[in-house]
Amino acid sequence: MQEADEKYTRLCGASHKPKPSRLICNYKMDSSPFLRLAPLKMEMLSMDPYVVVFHEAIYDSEIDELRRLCESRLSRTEIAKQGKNKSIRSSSGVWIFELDLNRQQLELLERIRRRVADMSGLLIDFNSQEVQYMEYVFGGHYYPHWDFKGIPHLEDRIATVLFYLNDVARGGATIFPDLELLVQPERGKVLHWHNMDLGTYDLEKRSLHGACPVIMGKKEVISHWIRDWDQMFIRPCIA
Ligand SMILES: O=C(O)CCC(=O)C(=O)O
Ligand SMILES: [Fe+2]
Repeated sequence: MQEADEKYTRLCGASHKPKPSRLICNYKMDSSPFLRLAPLKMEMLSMDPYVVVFHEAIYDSEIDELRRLCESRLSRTEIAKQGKNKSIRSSSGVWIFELDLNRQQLELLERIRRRVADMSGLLIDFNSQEVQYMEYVFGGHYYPHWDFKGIPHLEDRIATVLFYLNDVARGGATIFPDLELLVQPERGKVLHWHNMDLGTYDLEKRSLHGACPVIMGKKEVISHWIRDWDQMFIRPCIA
């Protein structure tokens, strides 16, 4: 973990320039009939492990609605301690499905659920999705961690879909220390990656990731975690 800490500091440092991906940019239109009419702009950042970015994947009106819903209900997200009292995470957040949602808000979340399914090609049950709105202000950060928690019975987070709701003036990038990847937040951009090795259904160690401290402005995101359980009927048999 110490090595990851050093990489975190280096990647988040002002001198780090992300490498051009040299992979592909294309229109994703294969995972649902709807995408044939409205393809998503996809940029591949890493094939193995799978990390991609979608551009302009959430509308301004949807962002405004989500903000209205969550902004006044934020509370400080749990801060775990690491080593010498160093906080792993400093941000505020709210679990969206713990809120009282009206019909219009449920429809918006259903629309987002469908888009997450289209982007990931994975199955998502409306009732089992975990969706958290988070806000980081000056100094807000999240040290490198895995979203996969080692929970038995197929309950784990197979993949993550992170929506960036605003541009951040300085800092706040999401980084993957083992992949030397840095993704800058941008309003409407969505970052998606796999937390599990889809061959062994175990932790994909290189999915370790974190959020650099916000230096200027604030950062608003929505994390959407996809459960292994929901893939039961599409996952290949393990011999
Ligand atoms: O805010 C970010 O860039 C990363 C968030 C994250 O890793 C998480 O919510 O699990
Ligand atoms: Fe995470």
